[in-house]
Amino acid sequence: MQAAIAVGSCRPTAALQPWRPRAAAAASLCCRRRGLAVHAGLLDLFGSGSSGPQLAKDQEGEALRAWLEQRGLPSQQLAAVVVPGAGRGLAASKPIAKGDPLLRLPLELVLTPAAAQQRSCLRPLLEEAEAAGQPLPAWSVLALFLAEARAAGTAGEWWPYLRMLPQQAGCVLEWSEAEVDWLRGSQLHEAALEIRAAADASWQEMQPLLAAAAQRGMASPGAFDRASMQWAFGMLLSRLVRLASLDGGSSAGSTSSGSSSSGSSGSGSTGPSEPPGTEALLPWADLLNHSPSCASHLDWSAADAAVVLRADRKYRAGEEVHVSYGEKTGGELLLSYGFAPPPASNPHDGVKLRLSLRQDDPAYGWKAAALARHGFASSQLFPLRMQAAPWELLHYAGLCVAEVGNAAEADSLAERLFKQDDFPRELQPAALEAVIRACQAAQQAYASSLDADRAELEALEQQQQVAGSSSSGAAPSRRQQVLQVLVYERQVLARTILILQQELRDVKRLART
Ligand SMILES: C[S@@+](CC[C@H](N)C(=O)[O-])C[C@H]1O[C@@H](n2cnc3c(N)ncnc32)[C@H](O)[C@@H]1O
Repeated sequence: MQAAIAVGSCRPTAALQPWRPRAAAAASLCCRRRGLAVHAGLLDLFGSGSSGPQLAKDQEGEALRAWLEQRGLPSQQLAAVVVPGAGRGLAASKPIAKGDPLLRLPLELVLTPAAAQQRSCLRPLLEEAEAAGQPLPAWSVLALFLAEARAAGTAGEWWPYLRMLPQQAGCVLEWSEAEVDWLRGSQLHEAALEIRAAADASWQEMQPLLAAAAQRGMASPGAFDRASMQWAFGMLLSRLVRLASLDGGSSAGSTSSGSSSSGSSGSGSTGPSEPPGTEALLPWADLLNHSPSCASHLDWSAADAAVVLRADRKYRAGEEVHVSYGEKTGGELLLSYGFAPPPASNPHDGVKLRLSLRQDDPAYGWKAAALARHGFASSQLFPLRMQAAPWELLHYAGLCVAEVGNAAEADSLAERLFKQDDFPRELQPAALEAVIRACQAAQQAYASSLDADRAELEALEQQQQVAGSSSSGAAPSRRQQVLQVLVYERQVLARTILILQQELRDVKRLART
């Protein structure tokens, strides 16, 4: 029997994956398009065929393209442009049909951890660490590469790429503690702290290697200091792409991708296995901005021997081309990439709700073991959207509230709930009540009231509109984006409560008949 949840159901979306030292995190790309204002006097680089706003050509981006073309980048249908409110981006330089290949980046231009290690001045030390069974995670190898290449400046081989990278990504690693505190009460606060703690742990973890490098005179002074590494971690968080189809053990290679999975995950589950593939930096391709409505992903194509992107729709010449960084909520995007699309434009937006087994439940151990067999932790986050909740949410709550007398009973109930999709009618009212209570508790956890946050948000939006009319493309402030996310989260919680209360009434009425 289907779960008695009327909000529609969706499979839980992939949880935000903060990276972990010695357990590489995935920071797949994602995006949104801000209002692209027409700038008087901008270059019309695409001729008069485009009916949309004109985007100025980005000279440094075009120089990168030329440099990459000398190294094997096939000629492109895309040009680098300046996108108001989003930094650089890529736009179609001629009309593009749905399904057309948009971009092809050959392996030699893909910065995998193996390629980074190959080029690193620390290579002997990285290899020694590998040989000793203590490899640095992929994240750290790539971060060291970025910091080294940045320190090398114009003399460095990868300078045309490095000079394109922003000083700041806007990700949560760059936020002040007071800004992180704005998230209190939301699950995002926990996620933000995890990401920041992981960066600190990665920094600590590489200290012995950096000390050895200094001792052997392998590193230029300051190249790998805390600020440089923090910048590199921020770049990775906002630019690294997981190429699901590129085998880490292939010729592209993994060094120490740190693929073991330890520590906690953003989903609160007990050590999910690392997703397949290889994390890599993709010069040129990483100029693509995210749109929540875009379905195209960058991935490795063995047939093309390249990273490819196909158009998920047609594009006019001059139109900005987007990619999907993943089906992420506004809050997840804000933490990793420093921007949050307006919720109305992001079908993946929502809030995470935590359900947990009660610690004082006499059946706690049996239930926890039964849940684990179905891939759930004893405390688990579930994604809620305005129109949808995962069906497992109520089934999980069903197991939490059920009275079971032994391990076998817990196992058999879990089997019914999660394998047979059979939700015993007698458990439904209590399960619905448990989820409603969890939503209400989540609402109350926020540091300030919904009304206060909404009022402040409206005031900031008005200010932005005024600023926007004088300088087009003004990006919303961080405070504004945080408030937008926190307000929307509570709206989703409120709607979920409303729907579940209706469902509860229906279930109780049915039980009486
Ligand atoms: C992979 S980079 C994309 C290229 C980037 N715009 C640049 O100038 O280098 C990801 C960063 O682009 C920006 N970005 C991407 N999509 C965006 C969007 N839809 N709206 C605003 N900023 C966006 C964010 O700053 C994000 O951290």
